[in-house]
Amino acid sequence: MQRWRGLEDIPQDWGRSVVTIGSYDGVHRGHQLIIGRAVERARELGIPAVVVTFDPHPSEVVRPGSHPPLLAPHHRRAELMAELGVDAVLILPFTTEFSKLSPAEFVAKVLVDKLHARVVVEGPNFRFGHKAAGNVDFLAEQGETYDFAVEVVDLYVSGSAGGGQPFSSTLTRRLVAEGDVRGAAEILGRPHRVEGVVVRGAQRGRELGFPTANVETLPHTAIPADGVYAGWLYVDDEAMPAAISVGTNPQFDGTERTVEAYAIDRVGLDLYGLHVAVEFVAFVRGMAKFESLDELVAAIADDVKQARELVEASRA
Ligand SMILES: Cc1cc2nc3c(=O)[nH]c(=O)nc-3n(C[C@H](O)[C@H](O)[C@H](O)COP(=O)(O)O)c2cc1C
Ligand SMILES: Nc1ncnc2c1ncn2[C@@H]1O[C@H](COP(=O)(O)OP(=O)(O)O)[C@@H](O)[C@H]1O
Repeated sequence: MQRWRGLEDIPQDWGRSVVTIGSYDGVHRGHQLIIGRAVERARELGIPAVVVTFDPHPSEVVRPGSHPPLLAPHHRRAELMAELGVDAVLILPFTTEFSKLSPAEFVAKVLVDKLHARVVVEGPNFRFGHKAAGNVDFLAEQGETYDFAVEVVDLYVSGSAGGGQPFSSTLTRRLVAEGDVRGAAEILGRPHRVEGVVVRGAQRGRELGFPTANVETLPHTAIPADGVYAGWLYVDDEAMPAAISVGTNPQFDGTERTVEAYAIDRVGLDLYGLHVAVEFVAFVRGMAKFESLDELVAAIADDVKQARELVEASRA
């Protein structure tokens, strides 16, 4: 899959393509339907499928300080898109100047001049251009002028977690923030993941009998509510069942929020400095401050037992 950072990176001789545009944060099941349809059309036509996405998130430029917590960083989104069969991802730096392009200018500059769009696939609520003034009807009109077709993919309505609402990144962020990682996974089609480098902590975990890899998450990461979770610690391609703690370690009157994962029953790992990922499968309990250290250790031992079972059950 080709990765382009800005319009200048698109090869001069790029031919016609099937295009879909969006923030696509999380590449959730609704996104998968739209992107999947774009790939399918591209295969039918024998031309490449291109996803156009933005960095930073458009809302940060429109309302500074409003960057939403991200469900997936760009490189992860690109990975997920590659798995869906996308041929190229164009990440457009979303500058103030860029945000001022009218819908018609956006169409001419990006879709027509650069990507030679033949088909544009979008969800029904797609908005684009200055003040989000462009919608799929306007896009279809432009398609008549510039000779591209517009296909609108109806989004599935999600199950219990969505309460009948369409799949959405906003809803997924809310579920993550509430600690409902199962609900989030239902929309994402896989567990929510955070990633980063393993940094040094208070070196206390080993003394408690449960060393934890402290993951320094990337800025704007959507971090689940404070609590204990069952999930996975990924090191390279190895997935290790894990008991995960998110919070400030109230037992030790900590102030800094950390994401820490104990890889169950693994001894002698040395993870410092490695880039790892943590996936959240199920909520176990909230963060607590116990009467004694012994009680904390007993609680962690019980969490680990539950986490082992929950991860095992999620595999079945
Ligand atoms: C499964 C699990 C549950 C935990 N539960 C709590 C808790 O309820 N309260 C708390 O203050 N810390 C909790 N912790 C975090 C530990 O306090 C923390 O991992 C320990 O202090 C080690 O920190 P360090 O990695 O900085 O050395 C938990 C950790 C794990 C792995
Ligand atoms: N089973 C394990 N799960 C997680 N980390 C482990 C494990 N075994 C060894 N480690 C190593 O121990 C470190 C965590 O030990 P800990 O005492 O909690 O120190 P710190 O406070 O620096 O996180 C991890 O960063 C990792 O390198």
